[in-house]
Amino acid sequence: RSTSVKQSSLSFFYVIPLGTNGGLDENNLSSYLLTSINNSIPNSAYISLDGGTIRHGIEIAIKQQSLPLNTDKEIFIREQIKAYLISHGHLDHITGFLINTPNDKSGKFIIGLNQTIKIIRDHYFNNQAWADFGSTGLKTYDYQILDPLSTIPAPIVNTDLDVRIFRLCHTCPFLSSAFLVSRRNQPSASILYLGDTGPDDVEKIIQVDQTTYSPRYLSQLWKEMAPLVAANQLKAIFIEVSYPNGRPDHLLFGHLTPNWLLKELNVLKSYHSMENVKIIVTHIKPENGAREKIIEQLSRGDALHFNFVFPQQGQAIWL
Ligand SMILES: Nc1ncnc2c1ncn2[C@@H]1O[C@@H]2COP(=O)(O)O[C@H]2[C@H]1O
Repeated sequence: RSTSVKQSSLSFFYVIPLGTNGGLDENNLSSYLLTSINNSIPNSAYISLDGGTIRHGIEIAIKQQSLPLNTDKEIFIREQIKAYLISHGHLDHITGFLINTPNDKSGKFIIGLNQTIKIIRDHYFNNQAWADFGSTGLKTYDYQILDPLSTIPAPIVNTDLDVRIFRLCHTCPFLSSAFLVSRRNQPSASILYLGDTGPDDVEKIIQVDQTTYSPRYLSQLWKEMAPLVAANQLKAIFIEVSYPNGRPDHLLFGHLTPNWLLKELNVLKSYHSMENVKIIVTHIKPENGAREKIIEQLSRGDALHFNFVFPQQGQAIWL
């Protein structure tokens, strides 16, 4: 069973995975370029969803002809990546971006939750871990802090895309986030990109009186996505599966397995059939045949209700 992600005249978005793994391999860490498609042609203005691996991913994308063979990667990074949307502050989601900052063009936004921007500002752009390329220093970048409680999409400057943000738990109470990216022009369409997240049933805050409280951010997110699925507007969900089944809950470190993913996706499916939404599986930890096991575990039983896509570095996805 395979889900087509090839060029189609019905495509709305063009995605180039610059990095697809959930750690360990520094050449292939979470990062997805996204642009809109008009008249079957990808727009030249991209955003980067997370920034784990940038330059090496672009080299692979050029070799795979997902970008034109004559693309100059320096110019591409400077001119065609218009904004960095960072889901959380962990290094595997941001190193490629950070390493390329000295040569970047000014006027771009780093977009995320207040908590994520604070990590970038205080722990990376602090003139100790790295030079301050942010708005308090060299001003290459501005910060665009998004409010997770706002329902109004915010424009991404220099693109035809808008974005909303949602909170996720990645080892409670540490926050990660999801981005709902929508085309501003007609016809409208959206994709949902989730950073690292644990399952609602596992992510709990232990309170001072030792009772536990569960924020259940995924269940809130699925409720918000249901109308978009019903309207056939949500084209894809990028969501993590870090480990194969069998990983004990106390060693999940804020991540999903195939069974936990299916449990979460079944909540969304309880609102509406998911046959028109591609589920793009991100952040597999590259160890012990995990990728093969996860693909196998998402190819039977309940998984048959969903269209899973396993992205490869540099290979374009048409959505
Ligand atoms: N308590 C822990 N013990 C060992 N490894 C951990 C622990 N917490 C987090 N990690 C690892 O640190 C990584 C940080 O990035 P990730 O969340 O992708 O995955 C995490 C795990 O691989």
